[in-house]
Amino acid sequence: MATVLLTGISGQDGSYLAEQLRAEGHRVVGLLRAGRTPRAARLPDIEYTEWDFAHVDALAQLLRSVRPTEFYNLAAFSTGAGMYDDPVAIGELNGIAVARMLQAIVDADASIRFCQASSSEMFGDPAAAPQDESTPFRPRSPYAAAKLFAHATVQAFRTRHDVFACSAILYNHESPRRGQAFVTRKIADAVARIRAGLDHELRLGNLDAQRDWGYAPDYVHALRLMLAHDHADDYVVATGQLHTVREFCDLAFSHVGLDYRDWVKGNTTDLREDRRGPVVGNAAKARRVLGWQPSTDFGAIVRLMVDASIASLASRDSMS
Ligand SMILES: C[C@H]1O[C@H](OP(=O)(O)OP(=O)(O)OC[C@H]2O[C@@H](n3cnc4c(=O)[nH]c(N)nc43)[C@H](O)[C@@H]2O)[C@@H](O)[C@@H](O)C1=O
Repeated sequence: MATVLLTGISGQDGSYLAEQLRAEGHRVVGLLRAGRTPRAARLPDIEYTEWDFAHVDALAQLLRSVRPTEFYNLAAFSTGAGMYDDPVAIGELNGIAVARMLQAIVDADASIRFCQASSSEMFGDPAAAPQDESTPFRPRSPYAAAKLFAHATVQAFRTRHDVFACSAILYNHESPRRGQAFVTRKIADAVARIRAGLDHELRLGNLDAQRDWGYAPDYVHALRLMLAHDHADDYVVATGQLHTVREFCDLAFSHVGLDYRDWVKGNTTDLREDRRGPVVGNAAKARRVLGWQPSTDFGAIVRLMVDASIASLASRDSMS
């Protein structure tokens, strides 16, 4: 049994990772920002501990007492539309805090393996498509700049301090646990409500925006393979397939026998500046070196998200 420490345990990725680890009998410790309480726990047998993210010494002390062998940093400040909001907090939590985590590992126990959830947002308006581990980064938002600081700091600690530190360049990854601000969950929930007669339209921004959408549990599995490998390295985790928001709508509505054109309306408040080259990943290295492969394709993700939204609406109705 290993002891695994993770941040972001209340989020989509953290909850899947915790579940996978617990299913294998590992001890899971969720690291929370001091003063935060965990959202409704999905698993009863997870321990929680607090860290004031401003102090390296406190985290080093915590590492000495918890004694993890692996440490995943999945916490990130992002609200969907919020990659430009509050640049100072974004820089602090998504960037500087990662340097503190790595320094604490060096101070407490340099054998702890570390995995950072990086983001395809670091490519910004990409220099090439598809992107791989050698594509230059051109961050366009405070969110992307902070993620790039963390990514480069992981590489620096790997070379300078010989820490087993990895970084996963994650493209969009979805599931029924995706936050409601993100477009896939927003569409799935709307389909469920429209089908039930509770809503009569769905207002969206740019329907022609494209994303490389994968399945969150597959991406969490890639993180685990990275820490289980002999060598620490960075990997693009992506499907290599681009789809538009319009295609997502089309599949989601047709899954329940509706035509999205009857229900989806424009919404200028969610119309984000999205004029850039295709952000689509080449995960050949993860496939070749880690043996990683996605289990669930785009169509299946859309269907399972719509089914989950329908089931969740039905269970809320039966409780009220
Ligand atoms: C890799 C990256 O992935 C995620 O960020 P995101 O791609 O911004 O995610 P999203 O689901 O908010 O937007 C996807 C696309 O959909 C368009 N879109 C149209 N209409 C609406 C709309 O109504 N709402 C939203 N939210 N988006 C809309 C929107 O303009 C964009 O082009 C985060 O995990 C982030 O942390 C991260 O690292």
